[in-house]
Amino acid sequence: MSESPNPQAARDAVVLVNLGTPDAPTAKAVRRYLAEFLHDHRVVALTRWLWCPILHFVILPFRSPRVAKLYAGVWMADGSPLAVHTARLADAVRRQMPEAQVVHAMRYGKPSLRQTLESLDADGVGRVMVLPLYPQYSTTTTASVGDVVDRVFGSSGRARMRADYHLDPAWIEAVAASIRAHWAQHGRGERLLFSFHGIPQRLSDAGDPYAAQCRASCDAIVRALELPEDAAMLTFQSRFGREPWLQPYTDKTLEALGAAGVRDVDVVCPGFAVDCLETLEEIALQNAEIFRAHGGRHLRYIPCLNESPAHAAALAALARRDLADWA
Ligand SMILES: C=CC1=C(C)c2cc3[nH]c(cc4nc(cc5[nH]c(cc1n2)c(C)c5CCC(=O)O)C(CCC(=O)O)=C4C)c(C)c3C=C
Ligand SMILES: [Fe+2]
Ligand SMILES: [Fe+2]
Repeated sequence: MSESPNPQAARDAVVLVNLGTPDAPTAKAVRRYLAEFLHDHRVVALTRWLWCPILHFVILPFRSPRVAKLYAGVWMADGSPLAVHTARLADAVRRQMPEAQVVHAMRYGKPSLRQTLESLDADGVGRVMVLPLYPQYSTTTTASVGDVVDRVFGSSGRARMRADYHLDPAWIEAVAASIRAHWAQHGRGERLLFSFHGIPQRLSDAGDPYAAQCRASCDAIVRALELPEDAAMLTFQSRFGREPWLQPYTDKTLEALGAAGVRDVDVVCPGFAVDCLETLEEIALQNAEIFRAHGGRHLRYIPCLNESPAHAAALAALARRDLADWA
């Protein structure tokens, strides 16, 4: 006979964590967001006496108004695309996991990860499974989420975090299916570009596994699509600052493709769980313009998985498996 569930047992929680985003497309809100983000040692490891003057007197005053205008160009009726899609994704996962309390939180901005974990703790939650919405592990993103989990739960053993899901078969198939569906609806370009957010090359050289995991994800999606090897290219976008970041760069690659006579290119961004400034503005607007300026015709951006049923199912299956393994 199967055991009946203990009605006194506290329900487990699944916490979906994304990077975070400003509350409004204004210089003030962007400044507040960037200040929190760029003070994180995981993101910028420079010694504070060097970094704080640069951040407070150069980056925050000049970057915030400029970036606020970019956010304004992609802002949705309900808020920043990253916030809207992350909340909808959490709703979709919740519908697939009635046995757990599914919530979402942001590493920077709101809803604050730290406050979310503290209130779960105060409410006497059971186990807390943290699922960063970063398919590929990086010290700059995933490890920073881990820092907050450690700060709140320490070594109590009540919380765990998944490190990555860059080769999860259901996630790979969901991305491949979204590419097939896009081709069926909009036609297929001459090249498929996989554009991932970059990190400084220095971090990769020091052992950050991010670049290798991006390559592995890309290869697995190409295999699932049964594409010849030369049909797809892997590039890195969103570089920040002056030091070299992971290469090849997305914008330089698109310039070269346009100049080489490639007319139509499809771009997919499987490092981003949901659409955000870096996909909707940087890729679908800025890089499309760069491609056209160098002779290209159409850059067709393939949206992120967002709140699609296949995405929610893949994440719910991961969380359920992690909780089962924990038992
Ligand atoms: C300063 C260095 C940065 C590192 C390292 C970095 C890594 C990194 N970021 C993402 C995902 C996202 N980044 C986003 C925006 C964004 N990223 C940086 C800087 C670094 N990112 C900045 C300054 C910004 C803000 C915008 C800007 O000022 O240019 C976003 C989008 C947020 C949104 O509101 O839409 C995402 C998502 C990953 C995955 C990553 C390392 C692997
Ligand atoms: Fe500072
Ligand atoms: Fe970033």
